[in-house]
Amino acid sequence: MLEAIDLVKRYGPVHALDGFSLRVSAGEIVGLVGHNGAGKTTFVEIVSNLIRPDSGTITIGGKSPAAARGEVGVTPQHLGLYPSITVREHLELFGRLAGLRRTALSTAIEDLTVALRLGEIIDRRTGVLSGGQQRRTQAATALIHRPGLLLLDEPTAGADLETREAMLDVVKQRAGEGAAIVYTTHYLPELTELRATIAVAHSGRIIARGTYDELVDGLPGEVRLTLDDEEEIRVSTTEPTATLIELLSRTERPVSSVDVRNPSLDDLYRSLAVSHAS
Ligand SMILES: Nc1ncnc2c1ncn2[C@@H]1O[C@H](COP(=O)(O)OP(=O)(O)OP(=O)(O)O)[C@@H](O)[C@H]1O
Repeated sequence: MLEAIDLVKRYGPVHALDGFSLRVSAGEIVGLVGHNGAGKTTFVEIVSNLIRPDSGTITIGGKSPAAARGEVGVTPQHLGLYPSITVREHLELFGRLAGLRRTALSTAIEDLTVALRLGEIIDRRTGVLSGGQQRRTQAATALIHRPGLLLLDEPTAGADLETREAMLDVVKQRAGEGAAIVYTTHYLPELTELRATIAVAHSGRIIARGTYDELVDGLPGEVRLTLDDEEEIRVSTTEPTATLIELLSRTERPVSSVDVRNPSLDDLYRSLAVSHAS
């Protein structure tokens, strides 16, 4: 569905993209992750036809981003809503712009009202909504016309639990219906919940691509023991349960708390930085 090959985008001396390649198939959710400044938003902007690459090729269902605009839904990182009109008016506006009319438009609004839990706020002006409610409204404007490609740029940033759950449910549902989805996040558990494959961006290119198991399983997490005198013991390990049992059996002093941390995105970035340095 989406095929980007060797994209380059420079801003003066900054290489925002430097040979960025990524393929996303219909029905696939790709978690696009990477440190701040890795090039994720620049890529989203190129796919959504807001900016052009200096070189490289990009196609969406075989078309250019300009020709495929109606088939793409985008939630930008920074919210862009009209504060003086209601949630329903937003959905009507974006639905009409995408070509939906009458029954098709009202059915799409009803479906999203349920899926994104908009019932209580549907007739309120967006300027008075909470941050999480505005995020759900923004997502609804991207989803209203059932696009074949969804670009979700940190759609749950700052969201509460209800918003996060609603968003993840609707993303899974749309992927199940065949949409190709690019989901940028700094939060790994969301990607495991979405059963997304992972693409790691670094310095304007994708440096690793695979399933969670291929990329993250096997990386060390951390076991932490706090003793009653508040001394802390931290051990990096790929076998947290066995390590925890061993530490507890060897410690003669009282233990006030234990903590087991699974591998994080930072652990993944660190291991990739090591493999790319060598
Ligand atoms: N319009 C612009 N003018 C100048 N530099 C830019 C512009 N847009 C992006 N950049 C630079 O390009 C690089 C990539 O930025 P981008 O926003 O794509 O990163 P990102 O991976 O989305 O980061 P974040 O996780 O912080 O959102 C950064 O160094 C950024 O400062």
